[in-house]
Amino acid sequence: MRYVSSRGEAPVLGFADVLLAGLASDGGLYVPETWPQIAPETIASFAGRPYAEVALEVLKPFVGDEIAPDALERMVREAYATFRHPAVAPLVQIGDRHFVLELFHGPTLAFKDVAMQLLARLMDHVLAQRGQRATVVGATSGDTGGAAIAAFAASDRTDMFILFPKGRVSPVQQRQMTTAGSDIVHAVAIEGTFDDCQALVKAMFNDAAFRRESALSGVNSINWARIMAQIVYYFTAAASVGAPRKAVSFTVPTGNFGDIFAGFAAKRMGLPVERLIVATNENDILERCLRTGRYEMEGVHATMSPSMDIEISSNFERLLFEASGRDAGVIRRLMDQLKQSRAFTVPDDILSYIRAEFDAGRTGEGETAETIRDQLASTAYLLDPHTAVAVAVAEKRMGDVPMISLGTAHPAKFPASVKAACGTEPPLPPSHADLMTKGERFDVLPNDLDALQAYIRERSRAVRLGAAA
Ligand SMILES: Cc1ncc(COP(=O)(O)O)c(C=O)c1O
Ligand SMILES: N[C@@H](CCOP(=O)(O)O)C(=O)O
Repeated sequence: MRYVSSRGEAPVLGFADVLLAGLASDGGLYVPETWPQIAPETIASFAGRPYAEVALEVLKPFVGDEIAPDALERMVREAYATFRHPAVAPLVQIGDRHFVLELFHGPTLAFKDVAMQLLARLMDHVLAQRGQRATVVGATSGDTGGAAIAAFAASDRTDMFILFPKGRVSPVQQRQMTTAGSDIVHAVAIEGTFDDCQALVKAMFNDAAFRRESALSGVNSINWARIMAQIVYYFTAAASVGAPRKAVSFTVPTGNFGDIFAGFAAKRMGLPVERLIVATNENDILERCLRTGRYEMEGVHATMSPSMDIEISSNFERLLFEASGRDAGVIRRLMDQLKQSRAFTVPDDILSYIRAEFDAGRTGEGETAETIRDQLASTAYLLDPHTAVAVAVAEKRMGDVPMISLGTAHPAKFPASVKAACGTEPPLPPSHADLMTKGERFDVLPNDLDALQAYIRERSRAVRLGAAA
């Protein structure tokens, strides 16, 4: 499989290079040259099969022959053996035709573990094969950071720098990043928002000299391998409620658009998905864009679902690329406009394509809290605030087919908001027993590229020792 950039001016790469590249050198995002197809009988066979087996089947065409089949199989099995639930991503029925896909049974209690546990193994494998090391960077609104730190903890090929918005993540999320106690992991609180953190990461990738000097790699969903791993659970979930005989709809709590883009990819690969529904909190730029055709930044609000407090939704670029018939010129123009004027208008033909595939809804803070309260009262099921956003939006869009809302985090990551909503404080699982008492270590930096690059230069072994091991 070869991968092309959404901005059309970066080299076409194979899987291993895309994995290490993160962002394309033209600032675009890599997508597969073609969408592999999964036959209906294969989809039917996924029902009830072990998650790792299905993952192998779905991932193989994306990886191609760049990683030996036995090595890929070992990494996939190891990655999903870290999950506490034997099904890895179980479905729980919460209504007549409404299910929650629980994606939070991994080491850091959020859906990011599903992809990150595999990504870390794949990166280490490729770096070892090439005799290289890398400086791995990531921006987080709370969950990507903890998941990345847990997944890369044992890596001896990488140094990791995770940027989080100071004071805008939950205490559990922060401690998952700041208590790793590892010299190769650097948690950095940036004086700014998640969008500022993400902009810093992209600016480092767009600085060719720094990128080369530090052998930069990325763990955000700008990295194709993240999306690739997230495609798998759309297949397992749909197959367990009757696909491909029956179609299914998904509602996805959305911020950076990576998770829902993985659902779109599953559909392009042959999964019968009726609707993909974007659910946003008060940071509703995507809902407004689908309704009005205008992508317009207004400033980020802090909400009880902080991981979705995002305005620059990176993977929307991948969707625009697909919806434009892969017209990289259009994408370059729209992304330039966004940079210049913090807004762009989606051309009519692209908007029609998107509206044919996606719906969108938003929930305010009151409605999110009410959804947590009502769900607990009616079914004794406790939602985290992100999942509650999806459930609230989904409930208004139930059709004839099963609706699967993605459960992206464990409620115990947000105990204060959940308790305020319903009076019940969810306890952390035993794996996290000492999290709130461990010593924290992190640095605070201004929202400033030079300061950040100086910080990384000083601490990254890839810079100090050279990228080649
Ligand atoms: C708990 C949770 N839910 C939903 C989202 C939104 O997912 P995405 O950014 O892939 O749209 C995030 C962050 O990415 C998250 O951490
Ligand atoms: N919500 C995310 C933001 C980053 O998203 P990613 O999927 O692009 O890594 C987080 O929790 O960090």
